[in-house]
Amino acid sequence: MDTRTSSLSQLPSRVGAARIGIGGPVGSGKTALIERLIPAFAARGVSLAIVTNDLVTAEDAERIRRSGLIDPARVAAVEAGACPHTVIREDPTLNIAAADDLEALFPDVELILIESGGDNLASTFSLDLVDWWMFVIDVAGGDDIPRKNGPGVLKCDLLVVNKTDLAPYVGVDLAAMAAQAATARAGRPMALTNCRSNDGVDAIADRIVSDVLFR
Ligand SMILES: Nc1nc2c(ncn2[C@@H]2O[C@H](COP(=O)(O)OP(=O)(O)OP(=O)(O)O)[C@@H](O)[C@H]2O)c(=O)[nH]1
Repeated sequence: MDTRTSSLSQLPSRVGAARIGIGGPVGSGKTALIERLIPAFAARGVSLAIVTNDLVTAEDAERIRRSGLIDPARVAAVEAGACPHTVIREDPTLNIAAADDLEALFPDVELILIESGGDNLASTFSLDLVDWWMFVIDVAGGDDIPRKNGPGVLKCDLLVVNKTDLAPYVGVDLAAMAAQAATARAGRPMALTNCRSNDGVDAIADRIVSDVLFR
């Protein structure tokens, strides 16, 4: 298991597009967040490509290709075949190859988003694959998730708590959930999002542009 922390000072010497991981439990809104981030990065002049991971289909990639938000050729699909975290942590070769291929096809690409298949709270990304990664959980998954101290929640560079619009319907005190997440992460960055209304998405794009692309 890769236990390194993702301090930008420890980045590998690979030249090319920055690679960003997006992990999190099944259905937390990883693809929805990507669909919101695509126009946000376009508005910031960032040249983007995307790699998706699904178990045995290319469903997420097809959804993004059909969205009309991005040139479909800039979206690659990796079929993990089995445990999703195997291909983002233990052996990320397939994902590295997919990202390399996109960079070769589109030499102007500055940023590659790599979406993991839905996984459990223990999933983390190898820093051989990504330079920086987000972990997306959602309000409807339960306000106790931050308290469970899963490695995904603790180790990511940015914790995203999505579906804030659902808090009143699932009996979640959003302020308390956010406070517990901040405590679990010892104050490291966190974002609250509603991908239905786009709330919180621009702040994530701004953070990535400044913290990862150094612009
Ligand atoms: N109400 C609400 N629904 C959301 C939000 N974000 C995503 N959803 C819905 O949640 C469901 C799952 O979203 P996805 O983007 O497919 O989630 P995912 O994490 O990519 O799912 P997997 O790839 O299957 O793990 C969809 O029905 C989305 O429309 C949000 O902020 N609010």
